[in-house]
Amino acid sequence: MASQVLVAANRGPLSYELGDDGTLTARRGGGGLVSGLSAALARQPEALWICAALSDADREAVRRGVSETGVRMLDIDPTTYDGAYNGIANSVLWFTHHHLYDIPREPVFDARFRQQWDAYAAYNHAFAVALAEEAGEGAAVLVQDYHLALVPGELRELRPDLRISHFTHTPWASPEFLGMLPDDIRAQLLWGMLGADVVGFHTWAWAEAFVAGAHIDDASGSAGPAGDRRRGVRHRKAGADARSTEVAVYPLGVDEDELRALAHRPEVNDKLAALRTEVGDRKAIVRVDRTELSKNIIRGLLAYRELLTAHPEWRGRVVHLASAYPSRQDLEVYRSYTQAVRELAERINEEFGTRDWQPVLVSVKDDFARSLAAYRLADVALVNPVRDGMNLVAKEIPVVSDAGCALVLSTGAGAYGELREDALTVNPYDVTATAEALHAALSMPAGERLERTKRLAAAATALPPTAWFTAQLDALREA
Ligand SMILES: O=P(O)(O)OC[C@H]1O[C@@H](O)[C@H](O)[C@@H](O)[C@@H]1O
Repeated sequence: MASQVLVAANRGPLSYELGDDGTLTARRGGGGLVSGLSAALARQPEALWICAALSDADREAVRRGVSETGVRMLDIDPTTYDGAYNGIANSVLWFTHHHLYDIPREPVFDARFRQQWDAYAAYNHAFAVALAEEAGEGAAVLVQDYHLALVPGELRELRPDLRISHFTHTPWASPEFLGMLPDDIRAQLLWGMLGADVVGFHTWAWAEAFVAGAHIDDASGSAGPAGDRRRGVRHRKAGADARSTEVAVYPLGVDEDELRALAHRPEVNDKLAALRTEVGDRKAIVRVDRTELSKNIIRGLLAYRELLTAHPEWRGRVVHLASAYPSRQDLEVYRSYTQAVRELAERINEEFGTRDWQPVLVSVKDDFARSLAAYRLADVALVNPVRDGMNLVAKEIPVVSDAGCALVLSTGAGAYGELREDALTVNPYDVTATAEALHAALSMPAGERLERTKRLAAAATALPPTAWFTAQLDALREA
């Protein structure tokens, strides 16, 4: 049956596991994008989510015709998928949008890159074709993230009747970084996105970067007042009529009731009791990230080391709980970053640790229950990405904190726009300023900490996933 609401994202709401006896079991997929969208789509029972088969078990499920209602997985051949996901999405677009290049050596756009780009185009094409097949007349199609930047343009050609949006969960590159991409590739990327009726971002900083970048390729941004929720970009592609695309901002927030319920499950209570035993009566500085270069974990650890050096009164009185769970380990740059995080934590422990005090406790497992327990316990949360689409950890911690938590937040997080007044804000590259902010956060009087936490929680819950999704659907229907 044709669908009226469709979502397209690389990751789906579930993935499969293949048992030794050959049976396939569906498991809920991971990650912030998936949790936000799953919560929102639970209220849209008719919606269809199109995603890629990510593993051999997923591909096996597609081949056997095993599927769940509301989900269609695309079996993309592994070489094409690798070029699109590891090659272009994670090694080129992720690095461009997060400004992560090591400029003397990277980026290098050579023949291998061109092959990967072809794979990326083929992967986007598979999504566009599947969406065109599944969408009912005039349906709303909500395409997610940098993996699928070419889909809106291609889908519009296939099905001009559809209403199409694209939402970017990452930052958008500044025109300087976008300008590093080869001209023809940059044009394909922008024209792909401009095929949408509405292009959405978490914060105006990224939306403005998009509008500024769109000028490069003959599309002009007609900017409204800065506080506007939406702006238009008018554009004309050679041989086509002029169209306009709305650029809009939807800052994803947290569902308070759901998160609190999750954070008070017996499993989390048990983990909290165990953490309390480990931390004792010391203060806890908590961070939770994927081991991802943009999260800036190394400079966070350096700041903690500087705190212990510049303010020795904290030695033995504070513990840094860092959950840094592995991510994208197929890529060497991620493996070596994970290793560097472990090594620096060990060095800090060797340098400052005593018989009864381990300064840093690193957990490299993806253990959401433990992260929630750490959220509840935290006296200080450290969220210092160099550049981050939103960063939901900065929003989740104030919502579940048991006794109030001071937030050290970098200007690079999308959440900075909404949380800056009650956070202690830092330049993510400034290790000394981060160390001083940690000191100020640890020293904050309990009453002030609690008041700030309440205001942070109110800002964090302003646009929970369901409202976030519905607002986009409404905008699309009006567009
Ligand atoms: O590569 P993965 O593990 O699927 O992660 C992708 C997701 O990673 C998240 O951190 C980003 O916020 C999303 O924008 C992105 O889609």
